[in-house]
Amino acid sequence: MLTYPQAQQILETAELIYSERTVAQTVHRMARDITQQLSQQQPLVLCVMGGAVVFTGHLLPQLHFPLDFDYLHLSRYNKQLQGGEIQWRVEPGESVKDRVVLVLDDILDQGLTLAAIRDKVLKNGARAFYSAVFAEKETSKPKPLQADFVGLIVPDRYVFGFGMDIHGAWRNLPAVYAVKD
Ligand SMILES: O=P(O)(O)OC[C@H]1O[C@H](OP(=O)(O)OP(=O)(O)O)[C@H](O)[C@@H]1O
Ligand code: HPA
Repeated sequence: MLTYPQAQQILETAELIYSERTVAQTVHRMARDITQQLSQQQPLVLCVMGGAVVFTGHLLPQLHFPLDFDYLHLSRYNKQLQGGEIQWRVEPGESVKDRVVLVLDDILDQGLTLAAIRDKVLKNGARAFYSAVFAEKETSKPKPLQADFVGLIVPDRYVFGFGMDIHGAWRNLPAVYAVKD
């Protein structure tokens, strides 16, 4: 865990890349697009814990149609800045069978996490798989999948805020920051 001064120093030296206002506008636009595409499908919406919790909390009250809600839990970064093996804590269960599933995540970086989720959801019998990511990182390497709904494009730097952590800290920030190069 970061100490209080370490967490403060990270924020003080970081660069604000998207303001709270832009974040709110982005979630609003995504809610509109998701509504257009899925409002007749009664989707099962799955929040990917823990990064997607803030995005989910802002998005769900803007989806004015019938849906069901549940969560998944897995981790690939484990509070580090580089990803490793995927560790599942809560896998998608039988509830996805025959459902249109919409997975919500905070960030699509290399795409390994979302690809692993898609594979499990489809293997467990979902009728259709959709994904919405609040942020997508511009990576040089091609990703194994594209999200159906994308919020903000972020540079190929470590970013945090609005659910995204840095060494476990600062998920609670209302805006998006990038670590200085
Ligand atoms: O596209 P990828 O390179 O696979 O990375 C994206 C994933 O990494 C983060 O999760 P993390 O493993 O940090 O767990 P967290 O949700 O608890 O932060 C983030 O929430 C995404 O789920
Ligand atoms: O840049 C990032 N920030 C926070 N969490 C992440 N998970 C993958 N990439 C990132």
